Amino acid sequence: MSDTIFALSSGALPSGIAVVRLSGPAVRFVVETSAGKLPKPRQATLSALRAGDGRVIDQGLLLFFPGPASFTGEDVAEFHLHGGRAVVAAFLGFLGDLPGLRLAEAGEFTRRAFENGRIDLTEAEGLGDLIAAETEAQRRQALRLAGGAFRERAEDWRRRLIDLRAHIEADLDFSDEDDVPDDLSHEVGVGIANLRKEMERELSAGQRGERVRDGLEVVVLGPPNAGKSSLVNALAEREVAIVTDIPGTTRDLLEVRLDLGGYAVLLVDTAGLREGGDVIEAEGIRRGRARATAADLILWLDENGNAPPQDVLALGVPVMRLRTKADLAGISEGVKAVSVRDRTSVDRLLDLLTREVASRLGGESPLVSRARQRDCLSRAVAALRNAEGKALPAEVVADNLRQAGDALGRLTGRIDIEEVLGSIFSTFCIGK
Ligand SMILES: Nc1nc2c(ncn2[C@@H]2O[C@H](COP(=O)(O)OP(=O)(O)OP(=O)(O)O)[C@@H](O)[C@H]2O)c(=O)[nH]1
Ligand SMILES: [K+]
Ligand SMILES: [Mg+2]
Repeated sequence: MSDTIFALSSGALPSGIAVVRLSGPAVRFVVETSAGKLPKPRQATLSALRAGDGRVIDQGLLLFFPGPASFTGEDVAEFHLHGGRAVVAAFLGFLGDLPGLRLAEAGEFTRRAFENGRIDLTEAEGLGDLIAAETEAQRRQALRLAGGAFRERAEDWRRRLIDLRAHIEADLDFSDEDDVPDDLSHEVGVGIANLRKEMERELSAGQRGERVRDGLEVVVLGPPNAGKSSLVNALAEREVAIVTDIPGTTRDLLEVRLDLGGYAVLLVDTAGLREGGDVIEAEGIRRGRARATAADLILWLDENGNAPPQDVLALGVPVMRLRTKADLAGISEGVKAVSVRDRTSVDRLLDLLTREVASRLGGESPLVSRARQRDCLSRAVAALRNAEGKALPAEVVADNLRQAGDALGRLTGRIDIEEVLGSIFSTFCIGK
C-alpha cells in the first residue's frame, strides 16, 4: 500500500488561506480524525479541525474527493486553513505524526495522477508549465497542453497507425509476399504520408512553442560604451546593469526577463566588442559572442549608427540595428535611433520589439513546447519516413509503423518512461 502524502499546496506564509492537500489510502482516516466525520464528497464543509489528541487547531473548510475520480486517482482531501505560520505548522505536525503519512516530494501529486492514468505525460508537463507561466502566451499554451490537446492528438495518430498496421498485417496473411494488391498499398502509403505531414507541421510549429515557453532570446551587442547597459536598463525599467562612462564596464552576461505583449523575452546585456582589454573583459566578450550565436535576435547598438562587423553578421542571426544616444547627434537616416534620455524613443523601441516578437510567436498555441516532446515526435516522423520508401517489403513497413507508435507511446508516457519521470516531476513545486 502506498504512503499517504501531504503538503502545503498554496503559496508562502502568512497568507489569507493555506491549502493543505493529502492523497492516499489514509485520507479517510485523517479526515475522520480531524473533522469527526467524512463530509459529502466534493462539497466544501466548514468544520473544527482537530489534532489527534482532540485539541482544535483551526476552524476551516474541508473538501473530500473519493478516488478514483479525483486528481490523483486516490482519495484526496483539501484542508483550507487560516494561513498563519503557527496554524499550518500545527496542522502539518499533526499529519506528520500519523502512521503512514509523509510530506510529498516535488510534483508527487501530479506523478500519482500520471501513474494512476488520470493524465498523460504531456498533460503533466502542461500542468508544470501552467504553474511556471509568467506571460499570457505561456499561460494559453500551457492550458492547452494541460487540457489534453496534445494527448488527444497523439491518441488519434496512434489509432491511425494501428489501423494502418492492421491493413498491412491482414494483407500479409492473405497474399504472397510480393503480391500486395496495388490499391491497398496505395491507400496505406497515402495514410502514412498524411500522418507524417501532420506530425511535421506540429514539429515546425513547435519551434515557436519552445520560444513561447522558454522566452525569445534577444542579445544586445555593440562596441564598448555604445549605451548597451543603459538601454537594457531603460527597456527593463530597472537598474539591472552598472552604467559608467568607462568602456569595458560590463563583463558578465546579464539576463533580464521582459513581458512584451504577453510574450516572454530574455534580454541579454553583454560586454562591448573590441580587441584588447584585460583577460576578464576578453572572457566577457567571448561569452557575449557565444550567447549571440544561439540568439533569436541581435540588437546591434552603435552611437554612430554603424553596421555590425562581418563576424557578427556571419552568425546568421537576424540583426536589428539601432543608433544610440540620439539626443547627442542629428537624425541619421536608415537606422532607427534611440536615446535613454528620451522615454518616447524607448517606448517606440519597445513597441517595435513587441511587434517583432508577436509576429514570430503569435498564432494558435503550438502543441510541442519542450525538447523532450520534439525528440519523441521527430523519432515518429523518422520512422514514418522509413516506412514510405517505394516497394518496401510489408514487414519492413509494419515494423517502422510500430516504431512510430512506440515513439508516440514515449511522448504520452505509455512506454519506456522511467528514465524521464524523475526529470519531469522534480521540476515541479512541492504540493503539486
Ligand atoms: N547622452 C546620452 N548618453 C548615454 C546614452 N546612453 C548611454 N549613455 C552614456 O554612455 C556611457 C556608456 O553607457 P553604458 O550603458 O555603460 O554603455 P555600454 O555599451 O553598456 O558600455 P560597456 O558595458 O562598457 O560596453 C554612460 O556614460 C552613459 O550614461 C544616451 O542615450 N544619451
Ligand atoms: K560603459
Ligand atoms: Mg555595459
